[in-house]
Amino acid sequence: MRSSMYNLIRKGSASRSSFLFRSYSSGTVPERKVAVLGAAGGIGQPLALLMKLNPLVSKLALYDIAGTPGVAADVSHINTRSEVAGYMGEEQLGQALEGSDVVIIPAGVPRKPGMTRDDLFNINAGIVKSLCTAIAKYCPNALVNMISNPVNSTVPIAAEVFKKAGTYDEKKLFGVTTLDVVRAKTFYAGKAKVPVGEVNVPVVGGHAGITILPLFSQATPKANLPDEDIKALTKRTQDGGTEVVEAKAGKGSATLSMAYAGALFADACLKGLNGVPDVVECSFVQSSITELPFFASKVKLGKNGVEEVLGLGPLSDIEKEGLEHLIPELKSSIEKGIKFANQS
Ligand SMILES: NC(=O)C1=CN([C@@H]2O[C@H](COP(=O)(O)OP(=O)(O)OC[C@H]3O[C@@H](n4cnc5c(N)ncnc54)[C@H](O)[C@@H]3O)[C@@H](O)[C@H]2O)C=CC1
Ligand SMILES: O=C([O-])CC(=O)C(=O)O
Repeated sequence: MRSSMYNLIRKGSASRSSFLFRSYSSGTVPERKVAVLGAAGGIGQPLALLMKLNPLVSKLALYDIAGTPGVAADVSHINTRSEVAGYMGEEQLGQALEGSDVVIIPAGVPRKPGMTRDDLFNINAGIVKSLCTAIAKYCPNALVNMISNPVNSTVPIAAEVFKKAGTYDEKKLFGVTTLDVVRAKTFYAGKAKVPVGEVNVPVVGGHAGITILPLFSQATPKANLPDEDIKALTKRTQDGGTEVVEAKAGKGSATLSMAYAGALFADACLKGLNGVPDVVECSFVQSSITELPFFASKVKLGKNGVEEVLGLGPLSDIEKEGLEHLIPELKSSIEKGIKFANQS
């Protein structure tokens, strides 16, 4: 039975996005409950759709402060494995969370043109704190996938909330930086003229401006691009969120590409929980690979969440410089989150 599950999942993971088309036979795949908090939002709705299409999910809980009955009714008609339930308002949050294996958090306000992600701190920090307080109470063993910005601060806030509640497990808390990887792959493939489906690019650091550090020197397939192209690709990856915010002209930030990225990362978490070997994704996690307590890098996912935080690998001179520059900014965003969680 085990090997049939691995074969099934491996077959399905031949292409990174193929969970959409992966077939399954119930009884061979473990039961897994996924909760999406902020499920009626710009990211939440397409993410709910993509998680409904994922055959590794058996229960899908859609929570928001408003609008979830409609989203849940709509998504629930899709003829895939998971049972869908909508939960609305704080009094239903506990029910939404109970029994969850993975909790994905895209709750909170998005940027408008001219704002930085840090400008979202005042509103989103409080939202994340109250949601994580509930997670500590109702599903302390769940893997938490934090999407809400500023990720560089919201992940440390979550860690502090869990520490206070006595439930913190550093292996189970993830800042979702997959969209940076998705962008780096797309932009690199375009410049290097290689098939995008074959591209791999690690992205390390954090998830805001210069703290996003794509390691194009480790990109595959190799293309030997000149430094000026690498610098332009790095800048475009760092400014990818702003590119979308400006194009949406006041109507929010990336939602569709983020839902895709969030669904990929949650799928990787579920595969890890199910014992699929060698699942590796970049994520912003508790880390000792730099002097900072949290850092995004390649992470091996396993049955308990993080199995191993992988090192940075060899860096080019451009990347070494980028790393040096990002440390102070990332440090101050992490400290801001920790301070907020312990003050309020
Ligand atoms: N990590 C990443 O790469 C990315 C992160 N984001 C971030 O994701 C967040 C959400 O973005 P969008 O979906 O575009 O915003 P949105 O405004 O469309 O949706 C947010 C949803 O959160 C809900 N919400 C607010 N307070 C809540 C609470 N206490 N409990 C549950 N739900 C609550 C709202 O009702 C709304 O439905 C933003 O902070 C944005 O900056 C966006 C793109 C990429
Ligand atoms: O830029 C934003 O505000 C949303 C985000 O994090 C991204 O698209 O990477």
